[in-house]
Amino acid sequence: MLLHHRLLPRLLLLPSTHTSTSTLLRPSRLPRRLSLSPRFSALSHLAAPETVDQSDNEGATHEDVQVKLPLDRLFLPPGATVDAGNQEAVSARVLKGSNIVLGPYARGDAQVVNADFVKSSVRPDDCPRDGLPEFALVGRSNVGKSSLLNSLVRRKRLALTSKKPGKTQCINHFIVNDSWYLVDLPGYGYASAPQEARTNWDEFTRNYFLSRETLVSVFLLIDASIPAKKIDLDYASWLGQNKVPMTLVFTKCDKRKKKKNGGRRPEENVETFQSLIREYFEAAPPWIMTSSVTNQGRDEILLHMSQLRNYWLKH
Ligand SMILES: Nc1nc2c(ncn2[C@@H]2O[C@H](COP(=O)(O)OP(=O)(O)OP(=O)(O)O)[C@@H](O)[C@H]2O)c(=O)[nH]1
Ligand SMILES: [Mg+2]
Repeated sequence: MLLHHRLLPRLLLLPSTHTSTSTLLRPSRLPRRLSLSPRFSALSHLAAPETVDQSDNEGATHEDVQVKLPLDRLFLPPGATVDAGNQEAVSARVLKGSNIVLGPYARGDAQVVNADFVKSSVRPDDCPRDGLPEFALVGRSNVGKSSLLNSLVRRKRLALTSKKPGKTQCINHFIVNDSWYLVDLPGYGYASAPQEARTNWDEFTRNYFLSRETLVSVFLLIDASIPAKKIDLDYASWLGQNKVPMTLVFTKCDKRKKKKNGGRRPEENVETFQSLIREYFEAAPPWIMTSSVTNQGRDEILLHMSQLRNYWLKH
């Protein structure tokens, strides 16, 4: 089927010359080179080897956002420009706890005024057909997809959450401000199933990614309280191979009990995941750190979604 994804990330698989331990996590079914989107490759000249200190951001209060990001690791949304000579201006436009630059398509429509459950579907054909743009939340079971959705719309139980993995089992559409959808998906990697069964992601979810023309971007959730998992890298690679636009959302950034997460802080896990994922992408996919407990990242995700949506609607 011909795809109409309009926000393809710049993707390029690097030659597999790396010999670090990270190659243990290298997904096995990757093509040598993924196609470039003309729109995004047009922005590639903006990358420059300077650094950005996010702690300069207006309103940046969280200690964990004080990371230095080279400009070539920033996600530049369509229409955004970066003046490498003006670090302060760039810094002010990087969303807190992320690599996402705020661009001209962010237009003050990021607030959630109302949100409602619409329907559950088990086949892409059953999903709403009104042509409104949508964002899908996907990730391992229990990573916090439903919790993030509730945090974004400021409702405690709009999407049902559970300590027990496997709570969400269908494609659930929630309409926001009567104009766009958040989609809560079932988790992958659940159960004590053997490795092969775990990487065989639910057929209907994959069909949904490949056939849903109104899907603006997938938000792939990664648990930042535990070390990087191969299944998450595989999933990101699968989305990349299939040219499905994605944003990496690191969840549970409030969890810092060292014993439980193997002694590593969320920031360290996030950094490791990013360095692993960079081996497969020419340009860093957009990423953001969040917590549904403290609502860290909530407003930033909504701004990011707003600029993606506005661009999608105009093209
Ligand atoms: N500390 C902390 N716990 C979280 C966070 N987000 C989710 N949780 C907890 O993680 C558990 C799973 O959350 P869900 O939102 O149901 O996860 P899910 O990804 O929708 O799970 P499935 O639908 O089963 O795939 C719940 O006990 C949540 O309270 C977070 O940001 N911080
Ligand atoms: Mg769920």
